[in-house]
Amino acid sequence: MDPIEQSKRLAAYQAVDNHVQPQHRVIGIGSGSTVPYVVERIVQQGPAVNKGRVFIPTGFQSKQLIVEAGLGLGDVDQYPTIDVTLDGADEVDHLLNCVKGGGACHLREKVLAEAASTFILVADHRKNVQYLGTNFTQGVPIEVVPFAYAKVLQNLHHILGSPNATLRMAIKKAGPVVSDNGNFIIDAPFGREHMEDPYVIMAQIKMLTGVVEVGLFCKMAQAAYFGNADGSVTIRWKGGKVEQIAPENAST
Ligand SMILES: O=C(CO)[C@H](O)[C@H](O)COP(=O)(O)O
Repeated sequence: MDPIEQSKRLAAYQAVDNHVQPQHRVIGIGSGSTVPYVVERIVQQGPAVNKGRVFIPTGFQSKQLIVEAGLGLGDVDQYPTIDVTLDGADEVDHLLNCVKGGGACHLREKVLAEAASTFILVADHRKNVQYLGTNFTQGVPIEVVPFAYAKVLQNLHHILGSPNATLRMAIKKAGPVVSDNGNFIIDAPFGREHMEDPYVIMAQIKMLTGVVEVGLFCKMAQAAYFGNADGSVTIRWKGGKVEQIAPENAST
């Protein structure tokens, strides 16, 4: 298996083993390339424990994963309280702030993160950074209603200090990316001065008329799991504790 894929699987398996307990009935399933391993591990818990469970997706991809795995599908309007949500991230900082929305799913992801008693991030080691914007440089994903995108872009360029903010364009389709909610996505890079404490810029962006949601999740997660190249797992806990699981003790 490719080493990065292995790291993603390590993170996902460890997080599921630590946080998806038999008594959990309503489980949020996030988006991204690490999440298939989350579903894989949940399926390994067996049909008896999964029988009475409901899984809530954050978008088309996770809905497909749930359906293809034969798990029970639900929606957050039926289940506004979730036991645990597990999700990927584009980057996570040392305070558990993270950037999400590389896959344009961050509106639903934030709803499921807020609805969950426990919100857990899973990723490979490249996403474990001191400050956001270190490796993931394309910018903060911002979902906007199509009617307002030009005005939001202008405000980002001239007022909020992101002169290189751009509308995300689709690949294999002419025109912009359209989210699962029918909206456009802007990617807005910000400098270190904004990313050291991203809450302030997150709130300022959210105040722009036409913005639906910002892909900055500030201190929402209880823990972030990173699979490492040597087979170990790093767990960053809310509050600052960092735990290392040695390769021989990691979930496989
Ligand atoms: O926030 C997300 C989608 O909106 C994803 O969780 C994030 O983009 C990580 O994806 P990947 O694991 O494919 O890099």
